[in-house]
Amino acid sequence: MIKNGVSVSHLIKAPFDPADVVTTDRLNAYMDEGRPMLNNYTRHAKIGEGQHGEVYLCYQVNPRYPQGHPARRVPVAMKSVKRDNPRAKQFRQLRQQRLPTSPHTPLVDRLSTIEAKIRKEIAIMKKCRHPHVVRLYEIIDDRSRDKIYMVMEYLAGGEVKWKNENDEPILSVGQTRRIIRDAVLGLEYLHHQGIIHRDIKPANLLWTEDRRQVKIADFGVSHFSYAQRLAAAGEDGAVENPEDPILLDDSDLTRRAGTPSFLAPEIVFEHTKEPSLSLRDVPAAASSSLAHGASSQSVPSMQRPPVTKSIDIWALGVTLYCLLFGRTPFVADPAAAGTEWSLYNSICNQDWNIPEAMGSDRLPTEGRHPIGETSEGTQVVRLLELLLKKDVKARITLDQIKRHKWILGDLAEPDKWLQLTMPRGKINVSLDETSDAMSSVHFRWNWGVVSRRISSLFRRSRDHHHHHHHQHDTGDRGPVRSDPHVRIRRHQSARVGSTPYSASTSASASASASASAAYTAKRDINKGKRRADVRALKMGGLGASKSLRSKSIERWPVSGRGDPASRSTSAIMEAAPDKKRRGSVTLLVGGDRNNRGRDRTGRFATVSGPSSSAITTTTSTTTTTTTTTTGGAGAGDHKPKTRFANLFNFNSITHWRPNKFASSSSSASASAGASPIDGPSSSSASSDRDRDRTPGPVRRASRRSEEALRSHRHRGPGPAQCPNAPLTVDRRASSWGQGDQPMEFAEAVSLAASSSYEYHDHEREREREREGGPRGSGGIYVYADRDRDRDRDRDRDRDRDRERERERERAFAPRTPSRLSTNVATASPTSGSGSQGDEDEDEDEDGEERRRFGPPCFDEDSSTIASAVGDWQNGSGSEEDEDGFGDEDEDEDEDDGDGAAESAEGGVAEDDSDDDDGDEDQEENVVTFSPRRHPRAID
Ligand SMILES: Nc1ncnc2c1ncn2[C@@H]1O[C@H](COP(=O)(O)OP(=O)(O)OP(=O)(O)O)[C@@H](O)[C@H]1O
Repeated sequence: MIKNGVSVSHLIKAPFDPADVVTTDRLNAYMDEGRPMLNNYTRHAKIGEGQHGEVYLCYQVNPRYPQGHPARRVPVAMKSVKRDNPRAKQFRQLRQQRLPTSPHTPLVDRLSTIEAKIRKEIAIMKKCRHPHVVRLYEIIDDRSRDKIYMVMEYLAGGEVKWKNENDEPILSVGQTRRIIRDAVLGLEYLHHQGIIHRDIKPANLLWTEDRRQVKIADFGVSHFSYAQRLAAAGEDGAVENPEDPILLDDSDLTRRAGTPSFLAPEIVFEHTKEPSLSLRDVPAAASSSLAHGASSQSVPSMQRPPVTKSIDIWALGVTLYCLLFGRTPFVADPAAAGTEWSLYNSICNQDWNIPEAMGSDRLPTEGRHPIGETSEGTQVVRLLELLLKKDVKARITLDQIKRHKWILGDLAEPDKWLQLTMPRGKINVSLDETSDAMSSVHFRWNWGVVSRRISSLFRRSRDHHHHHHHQHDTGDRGPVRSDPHVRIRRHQSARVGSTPYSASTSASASASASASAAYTAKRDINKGKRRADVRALKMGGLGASKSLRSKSIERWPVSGRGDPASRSTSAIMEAAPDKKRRGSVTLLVGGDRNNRGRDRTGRFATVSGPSSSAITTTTSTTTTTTTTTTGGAGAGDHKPKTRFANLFNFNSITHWRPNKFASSSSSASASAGASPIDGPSSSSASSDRDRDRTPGPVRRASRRSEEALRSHRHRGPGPAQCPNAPLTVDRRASSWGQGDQPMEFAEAVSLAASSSYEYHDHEREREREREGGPRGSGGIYVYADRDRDRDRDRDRDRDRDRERERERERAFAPRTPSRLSTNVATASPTSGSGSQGDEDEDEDEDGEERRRFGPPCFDEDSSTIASAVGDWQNGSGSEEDEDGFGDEDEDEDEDDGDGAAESAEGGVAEDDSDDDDGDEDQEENVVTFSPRRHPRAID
């Protein structure tokens, strides 16, 4: 009956989770032996601090392994971000001042922008699984806590540092090349997935501990474009025209996000005061195509060039320049009144120049406009020229970069490298993947509301059901997901509604209208604040160019065409992420609330008991159940409402999950539990001492995290963690500089199979090398022994073909909801080993496939929606400030495990309650760590 109530089981089709990210909706924070524990993670030193959060080195404790086993303690990076922010508080204050509110207030108004931001970051990271992209393993999202935690692969080598105190380059040209090559591969993968990173810079490239490779990190401002994904998924070479409006909906992209010195001209286009170089250095025909329509051509400089994934390529060019020369190519005029504006003007209108030598090895560059093509310096300058093309259409593509002479310069077998790294095959884009990255949120139901909604729920469900079937029968899966053209149209119509969040549904058209009105009203009010910000900005200036070089700016733009300065202040209302509110929502219910899984480490699992059912409610078109649902939650005295809830045994409702979890949760859990082991453990080797062996200049360029780690010594087992380990091929081959000759860099396999790269297994690779196998380069394993090479290639091709075939079959195979695992088993040490015991037949195969990333899934911000619903269901605003990590100002650098201090600091009370939700004001709870609450968690 429950299933019939929504009757959309045919939409559950995501065959497996490409990234195996576990979402845990319970957080247990406590002290254990003087050290803070969060679920099964022990917290150690703080390794970084970003704009909104902190990153800690943590160890995942896997009690199933005996003491001393390498897998018992697996290092991970845990980023914690506070949900709330000052601006969210301003909102609350505004609401308290009788700001017009509506039960259909747009979702974003109800979420802090930071929360929206991190949810977007999470949704994007969930898609990523590639050797050159930092992996996300787990989200701990307990709505009763004031922070969200992201458990990530730990990159012990830290940020790529590129200059010393004297602004001289510290990396050799060879190292730079390998870094860039890694970044290119990571970027290529991201773009293929429809993700534009938007903040490529050296600081967002993190070294593995052995410094054999770098990985792209920090997706805080990344953009996901479904249209681009479709484009990438098309036939080879198809739809490469960045101007095509189908390709990118740049409403989000044109927002100035990223780091000023790395911003592409098309992003800071408004800052040009004269016809930009882009229009001068481009042939007439091309330049005219920058503008649309005759009137546009008459004032070409006023037209914003298309903003595409090419902004990442520009940023890569700036990165290359930085690594080679120890400074950025474009700088603000110190004499200029507005530093930021001056920088942007330089980016848009000025050429760059270069010193005479590049790299720490000081290779000659032969000047800005060299003659000939033979020398390395010349090649590099030529590449820079192509990367830093102000005209986006003339800018080099990633594929071309990979084929560039200099990039291939040190590879013994460039063709093989190209072949192995080619993202081949068509991505299988499931049109119903919208919900797939939805965060798991547990509900606390309000019974009164729930019962009131029952009848309307069924009514709506019936309608919806009918509608849906109609769509399905006609084979029309709906405009949003099946056809990018239509999607754009939908989006445009949403804009007409004066709110970017009015991508609403037929079912909630009126809701949307009022949401629109509320949104507009709030925005107007907020403008006052923004103007004040602008004034302050004008008075205070924009800071030194140093900060412009390094700091990511607040990433949300200001719309309109005000003066340049005004754009540097972000409007909260416009700060929201993309607002596609469509897709399906899966609600998991368990037969017994108490049956919620809890694994042996004491961590609560996300999924409820084995009797759980997965029910997906969805719309097949622009109709958005989530929008309707979220829109229905009142900002005033309205209590949260969701029609999904009413379908079930309310006692058992615990949380939402994406339908993909419903179909594969148990094995996903198993492999996800193990995934941190695969990743970080292989590169987890401690190596403060190893690091000390690195050449002088590099050592000086320690990052904050390394400083923080100085007092922290890994003592874990494992060959790579042995400080006395001999200088291995790996280490010799590291981009860090030793043995810095061609063919002297060992690396990972990152196979580009159809719709997937194979996740690199460092250990396997090391074994091969120990066996005397040949070495790879730039993150790609390339065999030197041609015979063996051929044999292995043949085997691999065969395997890959088989795998590809299987994936193709599975990608579109209809799938019924599987039973759910009781146990998310995040601490499971086995990789996809099917240790759950109650898996589907398919799941063994899934386990195998899960080691690769599968067809990408599309979700945009569905997680935000889900979370918001959960928030309302929680009665919202009564978030406790419990936090196992304590607060920002706690001093963790010395890794002193001072839990008592943390407890005290973590308890700084703030009035965070949301009056609009009709809740009582509550002081946030003081965290109390009870040392023995879970004594068995460690041992
Ligand atoms: N997975 C990781 N492994 C190791 N260090 C990390 C990891 N992720 C982040 N860091 C470090 O933590 C610091 C903060 O990272 P974070 O991603 O939070 O920065 P951010 O908030 O995006 O900051 P920014 O303002 O530069 O964008 C960085 O300096 C980075 O070096």
